[in-house]
Amino acid sequence: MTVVRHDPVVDAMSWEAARRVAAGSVKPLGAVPVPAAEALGCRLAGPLRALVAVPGVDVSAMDGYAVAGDGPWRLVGRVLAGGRAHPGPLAAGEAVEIATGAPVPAGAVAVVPYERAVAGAGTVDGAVEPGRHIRRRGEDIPEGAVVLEAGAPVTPVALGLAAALGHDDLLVRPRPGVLVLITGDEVVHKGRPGVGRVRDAIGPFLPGLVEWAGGRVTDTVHLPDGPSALHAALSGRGADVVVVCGASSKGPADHLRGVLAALGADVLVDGVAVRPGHPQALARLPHGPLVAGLPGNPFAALGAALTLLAPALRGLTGTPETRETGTLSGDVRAHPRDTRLVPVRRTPEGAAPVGHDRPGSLWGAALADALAVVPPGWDGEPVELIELP
Ligand SMILES: Nc1nc2c(c(=O)[nH]1)N[C@H]1C(S)=C(S)[C@@H](COP(=O)(O)OP(=O)(O)OC[C@H]3O[C@@H](n4cnc5c(N)ncnc54)[C@H](O)[C@@H]3O)O[C@H]1N2
Ligand code: MOO
Repeated sequence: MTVVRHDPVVDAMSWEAARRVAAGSVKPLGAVPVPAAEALGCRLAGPLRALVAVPGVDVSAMDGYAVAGDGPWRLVGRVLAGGRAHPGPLAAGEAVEIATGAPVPAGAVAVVPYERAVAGAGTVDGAVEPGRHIRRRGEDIPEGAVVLEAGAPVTPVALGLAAALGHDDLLVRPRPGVLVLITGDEVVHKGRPGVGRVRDAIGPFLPGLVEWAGGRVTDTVHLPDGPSALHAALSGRGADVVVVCGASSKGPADHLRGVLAALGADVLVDGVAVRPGHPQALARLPHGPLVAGLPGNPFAALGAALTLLAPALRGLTGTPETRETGTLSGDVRAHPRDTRLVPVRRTPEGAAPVGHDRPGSLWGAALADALAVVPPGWDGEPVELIELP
């Protein structure tokens, strides 16, 4: 009898293909209105329109005097931003003292700033330039204008703009909810790890990475080794993506593949030809969530998170992928069969490897600002650089 075994090292999908599969494995989540402050970092699901004109009425652009006709003018009042508007129009020869942003009375032809006015007792004089220093209604942004298109990122500045235009809620693609499952009886979460123990180094970087990629970690749960806890956790509902850290390889405590099979998951990626990180996996559970299996070695987990998790999160938020390429400076050796992910710092002379890139350590990645994607057989041409969060 011939036993055919799947070997993720030998049968691994190319890194490029795995990333494509991850990005294509999802559709953008449906649009939801959320309070504007919660929309930060999301993508707009529809165009952002001006609900009001900016400015809403003709207002003064300077502190000074709104004047009608030529000077000298008789002072007939004072208008402040937020105060009462001047009752009625100004007649020729009249002026009101006015603050920046205050509504300009009808009949005013210009605002004369304090610096250009000569004030007397109940009068003011100066040269008038018709139209000067009056911001007309809708001059900055006309009412109804589309100021940002669907798909635009909600940046801090976009929040300010939306507020100025009268929005309290924004229609966005919500942040996909990500449940993180840390496996491994040897893994601890506090203090110095004792003999036979290792500090969880993946749980701490995932919330920031997930947020950077457009998602939100809803919970991080430590599971004991063994299939039943993993089976129960993966059967739960509520998350768009479940990340399983560790348990991806072939050891006696590595149950991810067995549990995925028992749950009837559709395995989309089962091993990737990349170093580090080849035992990574991507699957879809029958009840909907995507499962990203990250290797337990922390740098391998980081590489896998950028290969499978980040593209899937971008797909769920409808975020287009941006690609950067650059030349590598320094000594980098390609692998004959696998893509290598090499921590680099971008410099004017090229992306320089920072070293310290063992799969079990995040030292190199913490020194780096990008991972260089070095394809198998690479011979010096520019490479893709994946920015690190
Ligand atoms: N026979 C084989 N053995 C291994 C293979 C293989 O292909 N065949 N691949 C190796 C590679 S490469 C990797 S990477 C690891 C992946 O292992 P797992 O995903 O199953 O993870 P564990 O075995 O649980 O842990 C591996 C390593 O990482 C440490 N670890 C686990 N979780 C964490 C965490 N949250 N923070 C920090 N460190 C963690 C764990 O203690 C182990 O030292 O498999 C190889 N073996
Ligand atoms: O590829 Mo493992 O993922 O090197 O350490």
